[in-house]
Amino acid sequence: MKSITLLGATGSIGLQTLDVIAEHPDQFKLYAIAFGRNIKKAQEIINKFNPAKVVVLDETIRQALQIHNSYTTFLVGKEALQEVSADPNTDVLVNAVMGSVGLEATLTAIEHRKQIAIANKETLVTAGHLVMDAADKYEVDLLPVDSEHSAIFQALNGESYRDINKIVLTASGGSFRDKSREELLGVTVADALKHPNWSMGAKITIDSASMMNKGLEVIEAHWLFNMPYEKIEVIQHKESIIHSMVEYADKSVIAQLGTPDMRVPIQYALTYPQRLSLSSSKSLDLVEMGELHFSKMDLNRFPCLDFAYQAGKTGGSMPTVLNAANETAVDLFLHEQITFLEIENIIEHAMLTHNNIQNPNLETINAIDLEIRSKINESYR
Ligand SMILES: NC(=O)C1=CN([C@@H]2O[C@H](COP(=O)(O)OP(=O)(O)OC[C@H]3O[C@@H](n4cnc5c(N)ncnc54)[C@H](OP(=O)(O)O)[C@@H]3O)[C@@H](O)[C@H]2O)C=CC1
Ligand SMILES: CC(=O)[C@@H](O)[C@H](O)COP(=O)(O)O
Ligand SMILES: [Mn+2]
Repeated sequence: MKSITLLGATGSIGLQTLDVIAEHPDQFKLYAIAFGRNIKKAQEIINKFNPAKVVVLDETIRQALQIHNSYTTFLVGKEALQEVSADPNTDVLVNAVMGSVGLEATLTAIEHRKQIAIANKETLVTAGHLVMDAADKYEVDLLPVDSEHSAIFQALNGESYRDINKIVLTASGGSFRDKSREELLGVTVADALKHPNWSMGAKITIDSASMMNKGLEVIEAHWLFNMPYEKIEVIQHKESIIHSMVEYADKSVIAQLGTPDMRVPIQYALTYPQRLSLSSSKSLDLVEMGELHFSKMDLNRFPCLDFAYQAGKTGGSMPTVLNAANETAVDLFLHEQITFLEIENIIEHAMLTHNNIQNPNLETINAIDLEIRSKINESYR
């Protein structure tokens, strides 16, 4: 029986993780949760799963929750994310919060040698070198939840990294894949939130539309699989059936396929190296699908992908700038304070005006993250 601490329990990945836990009550027990502001959903989760620990952002949220048992303990504030991650009763940390706020929890879980299922890609983008150094030092595996990275992880099983020609990440193209850049001028938040294949949280759905999601995933793949950027390719695949693939030295390509269902990679990260049944997930029927489509990525159409390659290759503090600028710009767009195309302008400007710092430590990363967010918010809010 694995005891699970779930950060971001009320979100898209969080709720699907709870589906997996509920399907296998003999394998998993929900030990602790953390969430943000969705009190209604959190209350439902607490009523159903009775976690021993609940992390809340502040006292107001704690008071709004009704607990009818004597053993649930509340922890308050950002530091509590680290406290539950280090808790001796946590076997597995599922990090499914949105944004770089998840960084310290990941680092703490590594230092306490927890099994880590990582959905929170911003952690690896903003401080991949710190996370991977810590994972090496404490000999901890980071088990990817992101569908593409889970696919690569499965395709790499047991092979030597030396024998790999390249990793190929697939991109659906997002909600605006059939629009020209001119047609992007008038798009709305509601339009951007209509992803063709996946039902996900708002921020990642906007990232998919701008292609920044794939950019973040390129950096995530670089760190998780120790792969140079030159060996990471992105192609468009509009059905999201091939979740990603690896080409080996002999040109053999191993891909992982399946219907778009995040419960599959979530469960694999929880059960690795075993597999369990997942009755709620649908079988892939390729005959019914008939066709799969692929095309080349156009970096002029999707400049955010180009920005991410540039930030990744530059290294140092540039990926932190990319991530902080993107998180802030997407939030402004979601609040209808900027247009969709301004997301790109804000990121490009933040990168062009940044004096890069090599090998930044955690303090420097946090300071740069804060500075970038403040500057953008001062200009646009
Ligand atoms: N959704 C998906 O299919 C996929 C997501 N990912 C990655 O997984 C992560 C989560 O994505 P997704 O589930 O879509 O996002 P959601 O926006 O749906 O959920 C985010 C979760 O984080 C919580 N949260 C936000 N801020 C804090 C905070 N300061 N402290 C504690 N909890 C907080 C939210 O709480 P609340 O809602 O209560 O405010 C919510 O539970 C992201 O990094 C994303 O890129 C990767 C692959 C696929
Ligand atoms: C489900 C998942 O892993 C998302 O990151 C997904 O990849 C988004 O789709 P696109 O970024 O390919 O549109
Ligand atoms: Mn993905």
